[in-house]
Amino acid sequence: MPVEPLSQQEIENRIAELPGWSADGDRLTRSYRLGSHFAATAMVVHIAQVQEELDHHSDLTLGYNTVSVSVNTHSVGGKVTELDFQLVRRVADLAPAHGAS
Ligand SMILES: C[C@H](O)[C@H](O)[C@H]1CNC2=NC(N)=NC(=O)C2=N1
Repeated sequence: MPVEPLSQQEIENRIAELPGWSADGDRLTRSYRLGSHFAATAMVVHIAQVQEELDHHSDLTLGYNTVSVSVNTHSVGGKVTELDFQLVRRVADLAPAHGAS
């Protein structure tokens, strides 16, 4: 079944259940702070593994002790879909193990 863009209302309802995440235009975004640059690098690799598993990929920015995640669905012209929320949920679940906040 092809994935459909979510309505603005659906996006707002669902993002409200994900502390720290924002619906920024047609993207779901969050920046994390970590205890070291190496810890941030490890989190990027972990997210990359999940993205391969899901076959859904965010834009990841590795900074100094920071990781920024920004995602939408390319195949529907860069809108937010259920696939983006699935990835965001997985990132939110793995973040505590990396000491990310
Ligand atoms: C062929 C492959 O399944 C597609 O190109 C996937 C890969 N990862 C993707 N990631 C994102 N964010 N959007 C997509 O539409 C997408 N499509």
